This record gives sequence, structure tokens and C-alpha cells, in this order.
Amino acid sequence: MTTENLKILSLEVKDVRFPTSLNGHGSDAMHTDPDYSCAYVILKTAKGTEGHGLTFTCGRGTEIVVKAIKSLSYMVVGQTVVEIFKDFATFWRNLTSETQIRWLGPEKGVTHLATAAIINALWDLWAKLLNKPLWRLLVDMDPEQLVSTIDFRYISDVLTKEEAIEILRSSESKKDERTTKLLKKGYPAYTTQVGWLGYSTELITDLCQKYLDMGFTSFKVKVGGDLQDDIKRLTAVRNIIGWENKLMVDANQVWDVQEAIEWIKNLSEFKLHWVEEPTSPDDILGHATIAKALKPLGIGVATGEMCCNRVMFKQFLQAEALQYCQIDSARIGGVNELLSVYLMAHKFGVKVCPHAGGIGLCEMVQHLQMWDYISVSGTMRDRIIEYVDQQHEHFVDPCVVENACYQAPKAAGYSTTFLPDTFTKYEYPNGVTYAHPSAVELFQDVYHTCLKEFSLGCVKPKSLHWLNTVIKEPVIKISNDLEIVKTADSEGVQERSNAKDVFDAFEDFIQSHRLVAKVPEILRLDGPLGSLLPRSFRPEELTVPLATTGRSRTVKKIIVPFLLGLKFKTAVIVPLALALIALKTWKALTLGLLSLVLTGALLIFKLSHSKVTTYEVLHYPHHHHVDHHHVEHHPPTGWEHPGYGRQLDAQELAYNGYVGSN
Ligand SMILES: C[C@H](O)[C@@H](O)CC(=O)C(=O)O
Repeated sequence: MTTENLKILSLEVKDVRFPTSLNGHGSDAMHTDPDYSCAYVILKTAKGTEGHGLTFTCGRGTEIVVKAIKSLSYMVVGQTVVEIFKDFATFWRNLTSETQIRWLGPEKGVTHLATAAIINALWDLWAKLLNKPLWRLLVDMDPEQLVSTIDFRYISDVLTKEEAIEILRSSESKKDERTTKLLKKGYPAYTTQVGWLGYSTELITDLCQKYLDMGFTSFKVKVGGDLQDDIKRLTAVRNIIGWENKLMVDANQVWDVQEAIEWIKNLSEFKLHWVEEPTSPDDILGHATIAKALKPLGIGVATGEMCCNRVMFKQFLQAEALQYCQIDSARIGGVNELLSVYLMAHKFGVKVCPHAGGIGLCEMVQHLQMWDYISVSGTMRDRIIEYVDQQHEHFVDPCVVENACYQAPKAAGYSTTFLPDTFTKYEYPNGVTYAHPSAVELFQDVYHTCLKEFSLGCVKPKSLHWLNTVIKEPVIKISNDLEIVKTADSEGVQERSNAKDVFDAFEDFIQSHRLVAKVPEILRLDGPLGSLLPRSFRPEELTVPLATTGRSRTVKKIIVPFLLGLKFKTAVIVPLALALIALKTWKALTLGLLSLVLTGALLIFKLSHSKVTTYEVLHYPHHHHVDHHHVEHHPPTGWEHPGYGRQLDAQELAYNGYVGSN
């Protein structure tokens, strides 16, 4: 099969999510609980070579991007790679101008994220087919070929095709020398890993030391939650990194224009290199005002991770609204459009420092920035690539950062291929990560990850996350042998859609669920005692309702005052309450089961010594619970003569055990 007629046979798309919010990784003033995620595209060809591409998302909503990719896929599948790559600009324009879908954008939001994932997968495929890392593929293209991938519509008033070719041509003779330098030294990186907003000051301090020891000289910290808190954390950071190293802050769009100026003036004593995303990503003139106000303080404005297309970048550059241009490899429409932004930034003399806080962004932007160094800007001065130390282990060719410098990727492609195991574990919602842990596993996790490290702050999000995910499930696992199960007849009856408050909801929950315990193996049909027991004593499971009918408003009457007295926090108390119910009932069930075992033993004894009837009378009452609840109320007729008389109902036995244990 030649590449000439190589067709794209299929486009597969996956929703992959990592529960990073549980530990505050990736958190900022606006995205307080991001679950680093992506919509992931796999293009398959007849040759077996695959193109993998992704666009970054923060958890919920990834399914919408996945759907958009599926809607666009008909424009890719069935095309030959040559048709696409020989006039990539036209393909890109057609994809972004799909005559009906474009109404949803155009060239912004979900549809443009979808475009980015598809386009990135195509570039990965192209580089793999030519057996080159993407940066090398770009560097090796002659200027005309590279420019043929760019759609100049809407930007030719500031950058023409001819100007772009001229920029690239002027670097041609220096490419080899720059490549050698890059391969030797790598490209400088800064770290954001030290400063997520959800991290405690102690953790931030430890991480600053860690990254300082790794050779980092530039650090970025999230701000914008609370001014005093920002001052506290920046003081701690400066105490560790000193005053020679660079410090940047990132507000992730939280402020109004004037508020941004005031806030940053209050932080200016920390010698800030730049403030990132101070206000709305769409407010070009607002950014210009901020940039002008902060210039005398020596603080630059950085933005771009949510700048939605080349037209917006064009205007940011025209308005002098940014000093650091932060392209994001998965936000605007993939490599083709990003190349045009690099070329425009070069023309305006603005430094590109790519954004990389997200899945696979470090892997991708390194290629673009390296191409920029070799083929466009020719310098790394005051240019730096963000480094976020998360999820790299999921890639076949993860980025390599040594001595705070990205090392030039060697493997073919765009470094975007996930390991197969990643899908098994993190594909949403069927990956093993999303098989909900039991309450016991949750407690073990909380103990190992939070309490052991005295990090109480992580108890609440973990408990809340667990509760939120399991509460709507028909089965909630408490332990391997114990589950809370929605009763079949409760559907639509027990739970009131107009439940007034959390207590009503909790009451409804209790009324509509039952606790189910697995019978110990020894008593099961195939267990050692199972075959000796009468059929009715061999249940696979025992069931206990969480509330008896008629016992109304238990929660409000009893639990509410108790919880209020404790200054109850829903997030922690509710899972604990569930577990307590489970433990309590488990105790009762254990007693119930014990009585079953004793009964079974008695039965065996009885069968083998049929004449000694008095033993049971003497021995039976010695078991307190069984004696109290059954011998007293029900004459022990069934014990001497299994097969007739009243047989003890396991559920009732266990429930009475529960009542008795209270
Ligand atoms: C939600 C992301 O983690 C975001 O905070 C990343 C970002 O803004 C950055 O890395 O810069």
C-alpha cells in the first residue's frame, strides 16, 4: 500500500478523565475542581499507522466535545491522507466552515475544540507516516509547503502569505545551527506545579524547594481567591525561591479590569514577571488597559490559553494587549491555526510562551515552540514553556524535562499517543477508575492519602466526590460483603421530587433503600455447611430495610438536632452516617448470622442424635439474641422437625438482631 492512496478508515473518539480534583491538582481561582480530561481522537488507516490527537477539557462537558467530534468525523473518514495534506489549508477551512455545524461556533467553543482534536490527530498521523517528530516535520518543510497549511482568511490584513514565507525563508540558513543547539540544551521550562490554588501553603513551600532542587528558575503561582491569602503564599514562595528567580502569577480571568490593576499593584512587591489572564479572555481592550497600567511596575500581561482563534490573537497583538502570547495547542483549531499565530506574534515582536496546564499540552507545545525557535524567532530569550507535572506517565512518548529544560522529542509523531492501559483505567464512564469504590475503600484511601499526611483538607472533597458519585447508583458498596441497595418497589414512589431539604432527602433515602449482606461462604450452598442446612437457611444474601414502614420522619426528629448540635457538615457527615448505618447493621447481621450458624450446628447435631431432644432446650436460650427475639415469640417448632412448622425468616432474624443490638 502506497501513501498515495492511503485512506483514513475510521475516526474513533474517547472521553478520558482523570480525577485530579480530588487532590486540588490543576485548581485555580475559576476552575476550583478540574478533573483533567480530554476528548481523544484515533484515526485509523489501512496501513496500520494511526493518528492520535486530543483536546483538553476539565471533566464534565467532555461528552459534548466528543459528540461534536463525531458530528465532524464524516469530513475526515474516507479521505486519503494525500488529499488532506497536499492542501491542508483548504481541508482546515472546510472543516471549520461545515455549512451547518459552523453555526455553533464559528471557530470558537466546543466546535473549535473538536476541530483541534481532529487536526492534531492528522498532524500526528502525518509525522508518523514520515517517521519524524512533529517539530522536525515542521522544520523540514520548505516555507511554501508550511504556509500551504495555513488559512489566511481574516488575518491577511496583518500577515500575508508572502510575508509568512519571507519570515520562514530568513531562518533557512540558520536551521542546522539552531537544531544542534536545541538538541544539546533543550528548551527552558517554568513550573506551575508548585502553585495550584487548592494547595496548602505548606505544600506550595515544599514543592518550591523540590522544583528549585530540580533546577527550575521560573515559578508560577495561582492567585485571585483572596488577597491576604495571595500575599501569604507569595511571601512563602519568595522565601524559598529567593529574589533572583522569576515569579509569575495567574488569575484565570477572575477580575474586572480595575480590580485586576488594584490587586496586582498590591502584589507588586513580590517582583512579578507577568500576570496571566487577569480578566475575561475576550476583553482585548481591557487587557490593553491592564498592560498599560502595569508597565511602569515592570509587570507584563500574559494571555492566550482561552483565546479562541487567530482573529482574536490578531487583535490582541494589534492592541498591544499582551506581552506574552500563550498559545494553547488544543484550544484553537490545532497546528495549522497555531502556526499563523506564531508568525503574527513574530511580526509584532511579541514573545510566545505556550500554555501547558492540561493533559498532553506539555507533550504538544514543546514541538511547536521548538519549531518556532529553529524556523521563526531564532531565540529562546525571555521565552519559556510551561511545565505541569501531571499525567505524563500515560503517554507512549512523554515529554522529557531535564534540568528545567524540555528535551527535543525523538519519537515519530506529536507525542499524543496514550498507553492502552490509560483507556482501561480512565475512559469515562466505563474505565475501572469509575467503578465506584466501596465506603471501606474510601476510608482506606482517606486514611492513606489524607490522614496519614495530616492533610485534613482532602477528606472533604474525597468524601463529597464519593457521595456525589454513588448516591444515585442503585447499589452502593459499603464493603465487599455489604451493600446498600435501592428497593425495587421504591422507584418513583418513595423519593419525593419536592423533597424540601437535605434531611427530607436523607429520610427518603433511608425509606427507599435496604442493606444487603452476602452470607459467609461457609453457609452457602457450596460451602462446607451449606448442603447440611435446610434450603431456607441457605440464602445467598441477607436483607435488612434501613427503615421500617411507618417510622416516619426519623431523620428530622432524631438526627437533625444531633447534626445541628455537631455543627454538621454535609460533606463529611453523610458518608460517615452511611458507613455508621452499615456498621451498626453489620453488627446486627453478624449476630443474626451467628445465630444461623448455631442453628445449623444444632440441626446437624439434631439429625445425628435424634433422640437427645433436650439439648436444644438447654443450649438454645444461651444464645442471647436468638433467645430473646425468637424463642420467646415463636415456639421452636421448626428446629426439631425441619420441613414443617414455622421456619425462621433470615431477614427477620437479622432485623431483630439489629433491633436487639440497639
Ligand atoms: C484548569 C487548569 O489547570 C488551568 O488552571 C491551567 C492554567 O491556567 C495554566 O496552567 O496556566
